[in-house]
Amino acid sequence: MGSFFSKFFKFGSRNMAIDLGTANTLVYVQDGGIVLNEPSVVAIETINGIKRVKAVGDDAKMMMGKTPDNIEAIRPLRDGVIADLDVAEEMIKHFIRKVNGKRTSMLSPPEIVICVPSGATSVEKRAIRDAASNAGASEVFLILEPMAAAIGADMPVTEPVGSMVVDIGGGTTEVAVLSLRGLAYTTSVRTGGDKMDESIISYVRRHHNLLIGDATAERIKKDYGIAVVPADGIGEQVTIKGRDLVNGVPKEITINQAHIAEALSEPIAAIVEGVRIALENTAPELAADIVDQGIVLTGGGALIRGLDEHLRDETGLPVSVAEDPLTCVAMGTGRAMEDPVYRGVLMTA
Ligand SMILES: Nc1ncnc2c1ncn2[C@@H]1O[C@H](COP(=O)(O)OP(=O)(O)OP(=O)(O)O)[C@@H](O)[C@H]1O
Repeated sequence: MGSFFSKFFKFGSRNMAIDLGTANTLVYVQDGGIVLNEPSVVAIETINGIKRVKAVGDDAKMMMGKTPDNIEAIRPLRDGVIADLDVAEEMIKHFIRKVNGKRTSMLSPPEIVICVPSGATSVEKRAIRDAASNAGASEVFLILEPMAAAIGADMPVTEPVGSMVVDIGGGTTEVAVLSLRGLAYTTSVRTGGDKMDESIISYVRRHHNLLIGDATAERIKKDYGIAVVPADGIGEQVTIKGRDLVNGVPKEITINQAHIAEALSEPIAAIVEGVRIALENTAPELAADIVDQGIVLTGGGALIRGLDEHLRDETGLPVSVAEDPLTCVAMGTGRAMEDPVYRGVLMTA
């Protein structure tokens, strides 16, 4: 096939919606749903001073913390915004190519809808737009992340009814009150899954002189993470392996879920505080709606055990976890792209 066909027989490529997350990137294609879900990680190899992409996504995440000196595993997004634009662009390009497969050179460029944190500055929004354009989009639309999360969680965002979404991602927690296709109030807390991992790392260092890596901390959080001390005061036992800080040798310790609740207490308190501030700043009519509608939790952090109950106790409001919290933003971004009912929520700048 080659260049003749690619030049004269361009097929329309399917438009894409991208949830460019701090922790994971998901791609939703028009009429096809979510077709890619990989960690937002790029491994860069340096040979004779020249840098090149060695691996992206799943392959790159497996290398994190285990790379030789000349390979660096980078997360191009930090705190929900692009920290390394060039690497982010390479990552988006790679994922678009992966979705289009071998047909990439024969396809006309897609339109891309990409979500941005509600707290992103205009410079950050432009950086995200540019990364998507340079990665091959014909046109780029933006959608605010809490709006996408709420659409993905089937919340009544187009109606004159106030509802609250709390999207707990890797880098940020976005708290928003939505009504009539708009964000009536929004606040972004720079606390999410990453801070929870850091808290577990510092807890075991402080209490057990044990150094553990990010991947180990994340695994402990996913398998045993809990928002409040378990009813029996102990919960499950957790075995953790790492390096002893005193004598430098590998070591194994055992803690329990109550200790993990203690380790996570600070980031969880920051999330509760963000919700409290949002509630205090919500107009009375919308606040009255939230009493009926309740609060919906989305994002990977919503999967911490007991977080919904803890928020219910702290706010006195009904709190529920979305059906599939990890895919809500991608699903909502995709629906906003496909369904004209949501067109008003897309932005061009
Ligand atoms: N079962 C689980 N329990 C606790 N945390 C989890 C679980 N599964 C995933 N996570 C955490 O959720 C976070 C990723 O969530 P998500 O994919 O919603 O974030 P993101 O969209 O990439 O980040 P951001 O919204 O900040 O850009 C990670 O910190 C991950 O460790």
